[in-house]
Amino acid sequence: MRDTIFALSSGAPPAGVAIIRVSGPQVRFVLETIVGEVPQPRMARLAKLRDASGQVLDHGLSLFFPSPHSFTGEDVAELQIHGGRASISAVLSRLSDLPGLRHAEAGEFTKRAFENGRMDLTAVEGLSDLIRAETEAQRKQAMGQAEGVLGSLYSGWAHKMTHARAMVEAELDFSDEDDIPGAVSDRIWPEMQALLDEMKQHLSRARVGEIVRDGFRIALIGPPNAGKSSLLNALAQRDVAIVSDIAGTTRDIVEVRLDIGGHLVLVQDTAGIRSSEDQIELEGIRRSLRAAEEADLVLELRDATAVDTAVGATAGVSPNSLLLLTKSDLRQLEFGTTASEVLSISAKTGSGIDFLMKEIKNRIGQNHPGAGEALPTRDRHVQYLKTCVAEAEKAVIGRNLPIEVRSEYLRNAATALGRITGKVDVEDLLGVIFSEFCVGK
Ligand SMILES: Nc1nc2c(ncn2[C@@H]2O[C@H](COP(=O)(O)OP(=O)(O)OP(=O)(O)O)[C@@H](O)[C@H]2O)c(=O)[nH]1
Ligand SMILES: [K+]
Ligand SMILES: [Mg+2]
Repeated sequence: MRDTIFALSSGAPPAGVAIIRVSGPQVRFVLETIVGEVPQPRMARLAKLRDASGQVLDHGLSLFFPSPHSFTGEDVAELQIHGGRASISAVLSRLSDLPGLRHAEAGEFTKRAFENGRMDLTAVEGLSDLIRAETEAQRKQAMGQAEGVLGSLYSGWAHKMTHARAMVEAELDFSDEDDIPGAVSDRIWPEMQALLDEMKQHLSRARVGEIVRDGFRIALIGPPNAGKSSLLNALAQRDVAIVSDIAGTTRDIVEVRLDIGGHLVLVQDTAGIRSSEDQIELEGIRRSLRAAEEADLVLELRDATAVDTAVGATAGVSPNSLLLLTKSDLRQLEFGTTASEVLSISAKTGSGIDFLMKEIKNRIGQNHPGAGEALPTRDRHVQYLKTCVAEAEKAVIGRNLPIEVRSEYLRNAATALGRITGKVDVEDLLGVIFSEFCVGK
């Protein structure tokens, strides 16, 4: 018989209420033994929890969710008790003394839900993201994924491809009979072409889903003393990084997580870029350049008091970057007509910071999912989607290939999708995904 598992599912004690969850074949026995009865399914019931000698451990509520209509798909009990450390540990140790019961591992409840077909892998990942969500955009995306929008999109696609294979293979079997030849193919392949286009479009938007989940990255880059750390502090509205008039103050990357308009934004302050002999500073500069490469938006800062003209300062600015002329309180430069993406700011007076924020919001907005748009959120999804698209493409364009071969390509494409949802063998992945969870989920 399978172990019955239990854990504290609510947050760290002390708290007003603690919820202990129990799942597995011994749940009815647990309720009878500790609470004295199995409550009506899904109805909260006042309960006295007792130890082995019949002494009352705590008063609370007990709930019973019979299999299969529970989070894990097994019999589940929830004990709502007082959220003090001693109350919780008394009840947990009472549970661990019962035969067949053991403490759950991290993510084990969710793992059982997956194994019992209650949720697919994308939903599991969505739930993990939801527990960690910090911003509105993250919450919405994670919620959709936890509810299965991504999983059903991928299952739907896999189903279409399997259906197409069945159709063309059936046509092959009956091709000797004098049906209208090619009728099925004439319909199926254009359908597969349309599906391929849809999948490509979806894949092209992957970065957007990842940005919502992992945050929009902004790197502050520029020569020493350009005012990068001062700007970071102004954006964060607190004293995060050390500011001084000594060139080379910042050596390592200083990162702050901001909620800008409901989006997670990671702003990275970096070491000033200049030629240096100092090994530590050189490593700092290498890190700055890497941060710039990986950023969704690079803010290139130039000290307005140290450049000749605004236009001269734009040299080497890339499309995903904005040029900021700093210390505008000391010197206001005239912008040349060619310098389109130049903003003038002062961290000291705050002038231009609002405008910069607006521009940042614009850039994030260009990387925002459409209403109801379900997007891949992890590298794992993207890798399998690429395989899927490549295989589906071979099937669609391979007009002169034997039907069996084209059908095999479609099968590979559907298999790649099955790996995302967990419908196809993903044993090696499971450990990684479930270990992201806290105990009790
Ligand atoms: N007047 C004025 N001074 C500023 C402004 N922003 C920064 N400074 C000054 O410029 C100097 C350098 O600022 P930092 O923010 O340390 O510059 P940084 O780019 O982080 O420098 P490194 O970390 O050394 O690369 C400090 O003395 C700041 O007080 C500004 O908007 N106006
Ligand atoms: K400095
Ligand atoms: Mg600095």
